[in-house]
Amino acid sequence: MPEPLLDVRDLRVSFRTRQGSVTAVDRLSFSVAPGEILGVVGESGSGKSVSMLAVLRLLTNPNVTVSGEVRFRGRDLLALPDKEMRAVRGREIAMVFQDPMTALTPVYTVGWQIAEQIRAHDRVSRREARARAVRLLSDVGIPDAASRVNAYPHEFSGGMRQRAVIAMALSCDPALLIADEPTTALDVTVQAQILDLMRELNGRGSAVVLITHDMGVISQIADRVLVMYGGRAAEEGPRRAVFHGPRHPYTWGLLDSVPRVGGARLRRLPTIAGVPVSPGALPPGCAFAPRCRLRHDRCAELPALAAGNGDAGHRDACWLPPDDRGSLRLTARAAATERPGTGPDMEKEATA
Ligand SMILES: Nc1ncnc2c1ncn2[C@@H]1O[C@H](COP(=O)(O)OP(=O)(O)OP(=O)(O)O)[C@@H](O)[C@H]1O
Repeated sequence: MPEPLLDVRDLRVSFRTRQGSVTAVDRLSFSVAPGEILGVVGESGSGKSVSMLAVLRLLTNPNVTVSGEVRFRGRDLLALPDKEMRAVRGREIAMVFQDPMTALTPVYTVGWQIAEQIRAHDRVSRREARARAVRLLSDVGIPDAASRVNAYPHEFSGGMRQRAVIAMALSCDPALLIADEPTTALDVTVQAQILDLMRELNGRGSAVVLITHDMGVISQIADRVLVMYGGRAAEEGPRRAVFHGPRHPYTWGLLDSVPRVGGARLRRLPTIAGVPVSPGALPPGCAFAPRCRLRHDRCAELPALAAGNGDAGHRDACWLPPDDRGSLRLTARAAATERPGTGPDMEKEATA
């Protein structure tokens, strides 16, 4: 196994709120190998963004507490002086967010902003930086880059702005790119083009952490998958293993609710019953238990993320017997298709 590029151990993020302390990320451990694409998936509120913002030390809210260890190229980022951390961000780790305007300033031209980014980590003349900005804009597919370099962000479409942000990320040749829902705000064709750019960046050697709620995106691009629920890892493993032999009932639900192309007719898709858990109201054991059709007594205890059947690279946090998961999945799917929109809690409420 190569030394991981990023190794996160026991990450915990809590917010002090008026209602008390809320743990948004709990005991989260994962790693990213050099050149790998890790897809992080989970419903809204599962802690995907907060965990990556914590890794980047971008949670500046005074009410937030972050603990654990974040090793990047051997250094613990959580213990790094601010100045060194700023150098890591932008030089070694680049970021792309859902809204490109979080990275672009409306009052400067796109080209100027890319050139400044280049000059922040490379001692080159303004002329050289500008020439590189034009090349980068052209690399990310901006037509007529030599003149578009003088445009302001508002003169770009949403897709073009996201390309410009990716051009900025490319400018520093980052070892790691963290992309948080980079395609969510874009239409489908542009989404595919942005994913291609991510692949291209990855082809140049950058590892990528791609946050999404879309299993379809993960299936196209990720080498490994981290499934998050209630601020914790529910399952983690190579893409093929997770897609072909998913182990956690939450992952089953995510996969079963993805529409498939083909098939003789459209069948009704099962959905995950119930609503996502809120971090302020986590049950004591497995956070998914209230929505799980296969919940049993043991689920009142918190399951650890573990390799159930000896494959150390594929782990899940569930008490169900590892060898029975295939048949249990069929049982859960049949129940969800027969009575979509019902879950254990709702059934109980209905009969109460
Ligand atoms: N400043 C804050 N104060 C209190 N709770 C917060 C704060 N910021 C985030 N949270 C909580 O942390 C939880 C995780 O949020 P996060 O944005 O990481 O989820 P996510 O999985 O990225 O969802 P989405 O796909 O909607 O972005 C949420 O329930 C959110 O309410």
